[in-house]
Amino acid sequence: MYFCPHQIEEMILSFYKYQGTGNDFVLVDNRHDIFPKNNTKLIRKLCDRKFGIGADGLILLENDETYDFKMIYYNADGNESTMCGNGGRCMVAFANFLGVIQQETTFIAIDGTHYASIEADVVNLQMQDVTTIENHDEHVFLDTGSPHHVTFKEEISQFDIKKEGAAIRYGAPYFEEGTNVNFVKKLSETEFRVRTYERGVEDETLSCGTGVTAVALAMHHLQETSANTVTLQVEGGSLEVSFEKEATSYKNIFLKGKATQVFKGEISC
Ligand SMILES: N[C@H](CCC[C@H](N)C(=O)O)C(=O)O
Repeated sequence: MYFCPHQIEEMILSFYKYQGTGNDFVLVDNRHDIFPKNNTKLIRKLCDRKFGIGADGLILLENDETYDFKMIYYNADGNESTMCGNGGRCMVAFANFLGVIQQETTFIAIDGTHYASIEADVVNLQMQDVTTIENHDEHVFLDTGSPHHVTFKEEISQFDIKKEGAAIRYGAPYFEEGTNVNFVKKLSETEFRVRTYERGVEDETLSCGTGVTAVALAMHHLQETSANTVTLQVEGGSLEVSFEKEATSYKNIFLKGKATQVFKGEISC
């Protein structure tokens, strides 16, 4: 990022566009810490698919005194939010591209530290342990770094996900703080199809990393699978989630899938 000398009020932002199974992000190397983090309006504009670059979110890569790097995630609405699993995978690929890391890393995000490894364009990201899964009549609720409501949907190809997702996201007990909403259809003992309405995007995304992680754990919790590695088919591809059950907790949870650089760009803002 640099300022045009003759127009000090204008800023030229260099960015990279990445996507992980269709969940797409603007990534910024902010190791010099000059990105205007409090400018919600700017972040929202950069994520706007008509007036900006277009993305589900914007992610800053920053230096950290202890870990290889720090990740700061903003939803497309411009507000900083909770952990983004696909964004974390894209950040690992970005850090490798920049030479900040080689094939393995431990970085820090809003929900704590994450170990990850990268081989070619496939990133395997460790997620936080999950100790609580709430059982409800028609859904389960759990937090995999972001909050997730998980419910079955038999007609998963033919329903108004934006309408149904928003009604759950803004309804009781979530209200303004909200939740992400995942609709699931079982395909086999080890494979599930997932469509997600994402908080802060306020629409369906082609994939949600913390969402498919929540679905995988929920399916094991509900005894829909006895496997410890499951495949999640999402609109933007497929992801693999593996985990271990220890007493009532889920540990060693990994989210694995491709993370790809789409283009590099500059934008005046
Ligand atoms: N929209 C989510 C954060 C991003 C989650 C999603 N993009 C992922 O890959 O986990 C929230 O505000 O809870």
